Amino acid sequence: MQAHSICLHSSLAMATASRSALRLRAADDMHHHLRDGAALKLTVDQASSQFRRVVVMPNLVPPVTTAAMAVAYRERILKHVPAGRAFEPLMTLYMTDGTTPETILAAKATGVVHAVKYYPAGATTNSDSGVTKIENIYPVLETMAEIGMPLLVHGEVTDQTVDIFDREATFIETVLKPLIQRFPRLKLVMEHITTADAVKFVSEAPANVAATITCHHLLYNRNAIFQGGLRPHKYCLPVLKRETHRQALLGAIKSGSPKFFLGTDSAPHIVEKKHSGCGCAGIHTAHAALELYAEAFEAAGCLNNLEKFCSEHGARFYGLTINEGSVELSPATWTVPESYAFDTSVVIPLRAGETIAWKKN
Ligand SMILES: NC(=O)N[C@@H](CC(=O)O)C(=O)O
Ligand SMILES: [Zn+2]
Ligand SMILES: [Zn+2]
Repeated sequence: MQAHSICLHSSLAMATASRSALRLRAADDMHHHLRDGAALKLTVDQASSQFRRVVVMPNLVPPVTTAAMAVAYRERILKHVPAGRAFEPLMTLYMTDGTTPETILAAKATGVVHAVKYYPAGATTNSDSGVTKIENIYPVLETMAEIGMPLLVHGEVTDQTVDIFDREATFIETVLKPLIQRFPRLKLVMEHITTADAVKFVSEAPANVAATITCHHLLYNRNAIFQGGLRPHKYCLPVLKRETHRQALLGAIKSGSPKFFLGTDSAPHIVEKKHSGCGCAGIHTAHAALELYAEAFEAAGCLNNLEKFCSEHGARFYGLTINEGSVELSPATWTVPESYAFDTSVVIPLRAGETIAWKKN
């Protein structure tokens, strides 16, 4: 008994001692959904509180398909940045079958478009205008490889006969492997990876192939979707996978490889679209993104890798300067609000009504 309690006491003391405040270089989120219109009030406030820069996803309705649309969207975003906050939205274009090399060159010329997003048509939220066959965009990819514009990929096949848990692995084999053979210099980011297959593919690929990893895929496996009942706020695409895949993602962050960097995929939907007979995919994490990553890295025993993952790997891959300034997280437990006012209603954030073990100062 005595030995047991001493052991417990000393491990608690160690845990407390290791939980000092974390100071990180100002961070970047390489995959973020800010949405548009009234939604910008919440999303821009939260994103700019957590991050210095975010890569803004273009899956609006209608999608952001031209340089002019990206420039106009950026202006709408900037109007919502709270006074005194440094925040830079890194804009993206939405690739369609109609995108041309000229579209890409015009986007590059704006200086504010940093990447092009490839959604297989029908793969996820607002992807109906996406690419129907990768061959359709070969000339565009040629231009992108030439000018160093990254292609961001939602990596899932849309074939409904393929099991939903296998769609990422199948996409790697049928689309990505041939693609990097054909365009060996193309900068490619496999977005929000969820499987051991993706970790292996990206790790073994050349340096121009990288991946973002979300905090929710680091923290949860697919059991979370069904814990005590159906949990719509744990439903996103690609869907959470089994524990062995989550462990592979943890292996990626533990490795410290510069190929893996922060991309929250914070994807808010009004509560009515989540609590529905056919609920939307997307998890909102922008209220506590850095805190959730800190939890995941702490649990994996690799907090020393957190700063590079949040603030350096992504910027280097995109060819951006590293941010000045810093952000501090305290080892303080707080309770997440049940909801935030969002768009025409509210959004239920990840961990609503539950606690998080880190707090941004
Ligand atoms: N991740 C999601 O589940 N949803 C995203 C789209 C996406 O990133 O695939 C959304 O826009 O809601
Ligand atoms: Zn996606
Ligand atoms: Zn996304």
